[in-house]
Amino acid sequence: MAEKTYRICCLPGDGIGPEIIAEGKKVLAAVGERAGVEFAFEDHLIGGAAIDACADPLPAETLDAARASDAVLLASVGGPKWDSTDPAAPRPEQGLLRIRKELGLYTNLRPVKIYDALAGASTLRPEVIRGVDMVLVRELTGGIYFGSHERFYDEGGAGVGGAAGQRAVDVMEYREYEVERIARQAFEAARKRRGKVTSVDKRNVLETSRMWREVVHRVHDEQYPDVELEDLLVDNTAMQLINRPADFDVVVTENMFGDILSDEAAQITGSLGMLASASLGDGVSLFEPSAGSAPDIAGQGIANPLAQILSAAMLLTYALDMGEQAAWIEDAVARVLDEGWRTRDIADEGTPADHILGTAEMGDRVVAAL
Ligand SMILES: NC(=O)c1ccc[n+]([C@@H]2O[C@H](COP(=O)([O-])OP(=O)(O)OC[C@H]3O[C@@H](n4cnc5c(N)ncnc54)[C@H](O)[C@@H]3O)[C@@H](O)[C@H]2O)c1
Ligand SMILES: CC(C)[C@H](C(=O)O)[C@@H](O)C(=O)O
Ligand SMILES: [Mg+2]
Repeated sequence: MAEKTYRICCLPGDGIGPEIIAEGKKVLAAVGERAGVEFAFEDHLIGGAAIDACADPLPAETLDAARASDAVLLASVGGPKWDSTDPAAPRPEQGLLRIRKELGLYTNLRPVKIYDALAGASTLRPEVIRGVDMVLVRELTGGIYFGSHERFYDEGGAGVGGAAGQRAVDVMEYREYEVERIARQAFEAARKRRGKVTSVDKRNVLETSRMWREVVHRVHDEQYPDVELEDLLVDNTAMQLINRPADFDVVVTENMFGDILSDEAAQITGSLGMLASASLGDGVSLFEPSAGSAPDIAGQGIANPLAQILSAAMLLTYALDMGEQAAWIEDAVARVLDEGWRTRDIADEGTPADHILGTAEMGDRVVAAL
């Protein structure tokens, strides 16, 4: 008999989502069995699947279930089927943005760590990526993602100042408290790690960035003077991430910069399919791979489930205070990779064909290595 039951709200979404989330559940179920706890999984609709079922990318029933759960495990949303040119048509990604906002998930942690066994899978030279161990702290509920997005059709002429045509506006806005709280998350994370924060902005151009830098420094000087703080402009950061990736410890940045830099950082590890994430606020939290629905490989059973499995490990750590059991998963993943097992995205020329696994086989290997 399990001592305790945890309600896990599962949101498979679209594309490879259902394939990879099955492996996350499989691994959690095995951990639960060994730890003497039960995970009660409930599947709910989000993204394109929810648009198809009820014309809403985040049905109220899904949001209610998420709020009533102990944690949310999400896979991915989106795909060409729902790419419409009609601005009024619902989009799968709106479901993801809304659930982040509704649950107040302002902190997104994306850990980028090199597995020794995967040194050959990166497109960077092994001596450049040796020792890479950083966490991106991405602000997740503010900035340009949540400002107004509008399209206008101007008739032109003197009255409206120029030629006829379309005009599109996306507003980037930050409030001081939003910067303060994400800065605190970054400094707290650094204190538990190597004690260094890199704050990324574009203060040579953007007013939001000038405020960002000022607030980050105030929080640092008043509350975290023991943490080392460096500032970098975002374009320079994009370059430094592949030039000296091992120098970074905690990287904190606003929503859109964090989105872009995290895909770049993931590739240091060899594949976007390795990058897990935790989206945290003051209530129920959500765990999701950083990658998308990978429409190019969906339905083939070849997607890498490790980011989903490692997101399930983050769920144990951050939502259920089961850090010890999370380490079982992380160690099992390292062991499977050390044994030479690969999905296609992390295989290299040296990988024997019989060591290239499908999605479900990789999940089985992780379970066997627990
Ligand atoms: N969290 C999310 O739900 C999320 C994140 C990013 C993108 N998206 C959506 O996904 C859709 C596709 O976007 P995209 O193609 O630009 O980005 P993507 O992240 O889906 O894919 C980018 C590339 O990485 C590969 N890849 C991603 N995950 C992989 C995995 N687990 N295993 C092996 N290879 C993997 C894909 O095959 C593709 O070549 C879009 O609709 C986008 O909005 C959703
Ligand atoms: C799908 C999209 C809205 C999402 C984002 O931009 O936040 C994704 O790219 C991510 O990185 O989680
Ligand atoms: Mg992204």
